[in-house]
Amino acid sequence: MVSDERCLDSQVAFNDDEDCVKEHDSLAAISDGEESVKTTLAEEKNSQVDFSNYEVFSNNELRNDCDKVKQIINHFRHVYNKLLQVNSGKLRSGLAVEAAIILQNQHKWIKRNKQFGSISGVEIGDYFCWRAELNIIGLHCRNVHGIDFMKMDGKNLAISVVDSGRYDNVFESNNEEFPDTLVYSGEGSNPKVQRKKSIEDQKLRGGNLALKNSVEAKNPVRVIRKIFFKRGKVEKRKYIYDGLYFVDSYRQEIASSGKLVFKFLLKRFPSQPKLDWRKLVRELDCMSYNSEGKERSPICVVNALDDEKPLITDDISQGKERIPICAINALDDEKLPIFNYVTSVTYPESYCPSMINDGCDCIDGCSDSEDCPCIVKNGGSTYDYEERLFEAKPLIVECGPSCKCFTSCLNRVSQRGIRLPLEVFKTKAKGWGVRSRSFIRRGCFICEYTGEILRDKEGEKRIGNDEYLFDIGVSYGDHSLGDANSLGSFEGNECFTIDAARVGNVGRFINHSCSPNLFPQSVLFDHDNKRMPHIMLFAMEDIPPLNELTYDYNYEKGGVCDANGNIKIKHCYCDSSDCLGRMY
Ligand SMILES: C[S@@+](CC[C@H](N)C(=O)[O-])C[C@H]1O[C@@H](n2cnc3c(N)ncnc32)[C@H](O)[C@@H]1O
Repeated sequence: MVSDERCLDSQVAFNDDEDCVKEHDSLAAISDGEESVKTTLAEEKNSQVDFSNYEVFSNNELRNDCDKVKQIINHFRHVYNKLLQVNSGKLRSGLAVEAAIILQNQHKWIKRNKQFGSISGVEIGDYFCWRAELNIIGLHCRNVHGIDFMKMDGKNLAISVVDSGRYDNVFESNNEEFPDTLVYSGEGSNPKVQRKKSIEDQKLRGGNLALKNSVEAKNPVRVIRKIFFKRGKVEKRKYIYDGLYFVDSYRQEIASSGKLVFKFLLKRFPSQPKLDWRKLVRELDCMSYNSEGKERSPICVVNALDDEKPLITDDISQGKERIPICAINALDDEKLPIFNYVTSVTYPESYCPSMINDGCDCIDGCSDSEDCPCIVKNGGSTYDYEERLFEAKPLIVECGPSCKCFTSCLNRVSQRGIRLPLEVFKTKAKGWGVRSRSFIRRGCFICEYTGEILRDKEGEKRIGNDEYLFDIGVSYGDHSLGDANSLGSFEGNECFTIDAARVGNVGRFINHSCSPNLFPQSVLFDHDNKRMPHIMLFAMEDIPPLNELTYDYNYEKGGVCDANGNIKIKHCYCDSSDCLGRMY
């Protein structure tokens, strides 16, 4: 068991819940660097959740190391989310640690011998939400300490360091955007975490000695950086794998505490992919970047398997969405229907939507609602700093291609695409449905309803085959955040329908409920035709992880007819207390 003191004495990294996993089959959750809460494996066995039937790996063979890392991380996230669920969605210090221990008991940690250099399956720019994840996959094997090392020819050499933001470590660069040196403080004697203890000079032992030995050896040292970024008023943190460094030199200096500390100068090996940190911090939410700073699927993809039944596919979008969307079937052997996945609507033949001409030229991220003409069209700001819709409106105009603002501006939330870890799953009575692996806050964007936009007449021809039709321009009930009236009267009489039967996205799987938790919002950004706005789905309320996502299809009872004009009846199985038992 590692003592509290040792925890505080080292380059301790804290994850989002301010917790860390301790070595030797035990764990401690440390809050605020002062108190330690100890949980043992025995206590874990008394956990309220039964994970015994839970099996993350499908029968499919793991394709490669990257898949293996993803699977482990997904499994960890899934267990974490389950723990979150039993805690009613309330984040509690120590949940990530509990999840890591559960995986450890299931022998699901990736077993690797400690090693120098990069870790197979982990790429530069991969990010991790929890310190425990680094441990589970063997990227940094010490649970508490910032410096990990192994013996080589009788000497301990450093193999990885974590910069957790608790020491005065400094990344430096000639080019601010691409830091390539790290001045890393030695372990111990940190007044930031050792408030109650008298501070001493740092000792040349443990991690400090290993880093010193690495000066001569010039061996590769993995560097993991914890970055802090703000979304609105909320501070978030993630661990990013920054690549391989070597220890160039070290010195001792007197710290502000008056005590001697070690400073190790680490230099990044050249010819590794560089990370655009500014961009990463700006845009990091549920994506990561590859070497060129381009978007790519984050390593922390979600392919939840909450039963022993296998994953059907780990990404129904086949890479078209910025975050993979998996499909699972825990009920039977049915496979997903075949359709062509598209991330945006297709317009009727020979129809060319005209662009919005009067875009904005804001340079402040469209944060000044009085100055941005697009925001003025909406009667004021539409989204808050956490990108959540304030209230439903008849129509929202987002900034678009004719605007000069950045694509990261505040008024472009829904066009940026899916950012939540959605999954398609087989429901008991309604075919396929959609849910999210993470907690969704009220007002969050979920996804667009994409498909073929059909003219009225074409839509009518598809009667009898209308499972995936969505009529644009009608009022979708009053289940909204605010005042969602009808979309108003549009010029011309022609109406349009989106058909997601042949082409569509994850939105086509979202079922109806008489007590929905989502609502459709009309949005314009790339053209100005109010009769065919984009249909964007938003959360009407806070939604705990794994709750099915639904919206009100808003059918008129008795208003749907078959090809012969006979009224059709469709039973509703939404199970809500408001349900009339009939969709139409
Ligand atoms: C847009 S699709 C939704 C995805 C669909 N469940 C699937 O498996 O592809 C609409 C169809 O799903 C089914 N559905 C959706 N909500 C339902 C509900 N509350 N009760 C019964 N069936 C529902 C109906 O068959 C409906 O025509």
